[in-house]
Parts: sequence; C-alpha cells; structure tokens
Amino acid sequence: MHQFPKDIGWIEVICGSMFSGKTEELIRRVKRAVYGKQRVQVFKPKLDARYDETQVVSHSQLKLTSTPIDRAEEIFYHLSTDTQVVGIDEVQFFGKEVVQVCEALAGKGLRVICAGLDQDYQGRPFEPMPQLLAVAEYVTKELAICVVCGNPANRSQRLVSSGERVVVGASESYEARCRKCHVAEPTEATPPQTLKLFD
Ligand SMILES: Nc1ncnc2c1ncn2[C@@H]1O[C@H](COP(=O)(O)OP(=O)(O)O)[C@@H](O)[C@H]1O
Ligand SMILES: Cc1cn([C@H]2C[C@H](O)[C@@H](COP(=O)(O)O)O2)c(=O)[nH]c1=O
Ligand SMILES: [Zn+2]
Repeated sequence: MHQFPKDIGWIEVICGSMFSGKTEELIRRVKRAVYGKQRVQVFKPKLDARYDETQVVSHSQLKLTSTPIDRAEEIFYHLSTDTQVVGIDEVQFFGKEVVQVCEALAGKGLRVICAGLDQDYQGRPFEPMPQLLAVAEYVTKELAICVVCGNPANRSQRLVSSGERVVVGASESYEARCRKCHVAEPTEATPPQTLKLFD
C-alpha cells in the first residue's frame, strides 16, 4: 500500500502549441520538486521517440530521465511507493483513461504535472486534453512565437502531407503559427530568415 506524506494531491496541466515551452516548463517544475527533496517519477508515451527513447527532451535539448509507457494505466505498475510527484509529457498521446489515472493519483495525495498539446494541427481540441483541463486544479497555457509574423502563436502548423491526427515529428514536420497565419491543411514551411544580431 502507498504511504504518502500529504493527503492532498492535485493536477497541474501545462498546455499550448508545439514549441511553446511545455516540456521546458515540465522540466523546470520537476527540477524544483527535486530541489525540494520530493520523490519524482516522469512518464512519456513510447510513441514519442523523436529525440530519445527514454528521456524527455525539449526542442532546446533540455533533458529529463523518464519511463516510456504505452498506456497510462502502466503508471500504477511502475509507481514507487514513496513517489510524491508524477510528471507526464505528451499527455495528448494517451487515451481518455489518462484522465482517470491522473485523478486517481491526485486522489492518493500525489502532485501530478501533465504537459501536452491542447490543439491538433487543424486547431481542434486534442482529446483527452479538454477533459484533463476540466478536472485540473492548475492550468498554464504557453504560447510560442509565430514564425510567419512574430506574434504569439497558439497553433501548430503541419508541414507534411497527412490527414492522420497523430504524426510524430518536430521542426521538419511542424512550425508554430498564430491563428491568423495558421491554415488547417498541411502547407509548405516558412522560409528561414537570416538574423543579424550583432555587427
Ligand atoms: N517558434 C518558436 N517559438 C518559441 N520557441 C521556439 C520556436 N521554435 C523553436 N523554439 C524553441 O523551442 C523551445 C521550447 O521547446 P519545448 O519546451 O520542447 O516546447 P513544447 O514542449 O511546447 O513543444 C524554446 O525555448 C525555443 O528554444
Ligand atoms: C499538432 C500535432 C502534433 N502532433 C505531434 C507532433 C509531436 O510529435 C507532438 C507534439 O510535441 P511537442 O512536445 O508539443 O512539440 O505531437 C501530432 O501527432 N498531431 C498534431 O496534430
Ligand atoms: Zn502569425
């Protein structure tokens, strides 16, 4: 039986578009929990092996050790009895069961920190994120920078031709765009600009 030091748990959700800093924020919170001597376990979907099979890796190459799993329920199997904080990255890739799993963990007194996309490439809510946002105590929405116009970006523009909702990828397949510059259909990448910061 789990022994938890506190009897109050909660769910934190970090959502937003791709490149908005969700993973960086998850890593920041986990590191601070570790500074606070909290025992932390981090999980991610096996499906997301973009940068690494086991580590959670941000687009800026910050890294965190994690356990890759296929289904959210596997968290219970891997959970150590003394774990106080659970982090879950790419939460949109788990089925709706992840909501019950997070609720059960929070109900047992754990702090649950989830990071994931709130919208798919067409700008539609990415289930199970709406359900998770509804039951979370704390919600943070991150914004990227639109690569077309420089405004805050809340959408992920797909650059590869596919109508599937799930297409794993990074900057070769997606770019951050604002609602004005985003189009629902996959489109060509925005040409890069040469930046001259210093003389
Ligand atoms: N268009 C962009 N807007 C903001 N950050 C970007 C953009 N493109 C690349 N990045 C990089 O992505 C980092 C965020 O990465 P990450 O935390 O993995 O984002 P997310 O998990 O939301 O996809 C930023 O700190 C920055 O280095
Ligand atoms: C918009 C969108 C994204 N994906 C995939 C692409 C990436 O593998 C992840 C998101 O990663 P990030 O850490 O937020 O950068 O999701 C997808 O499968 N379908 C989509 O519509
Ligand atoms: Zn824009």
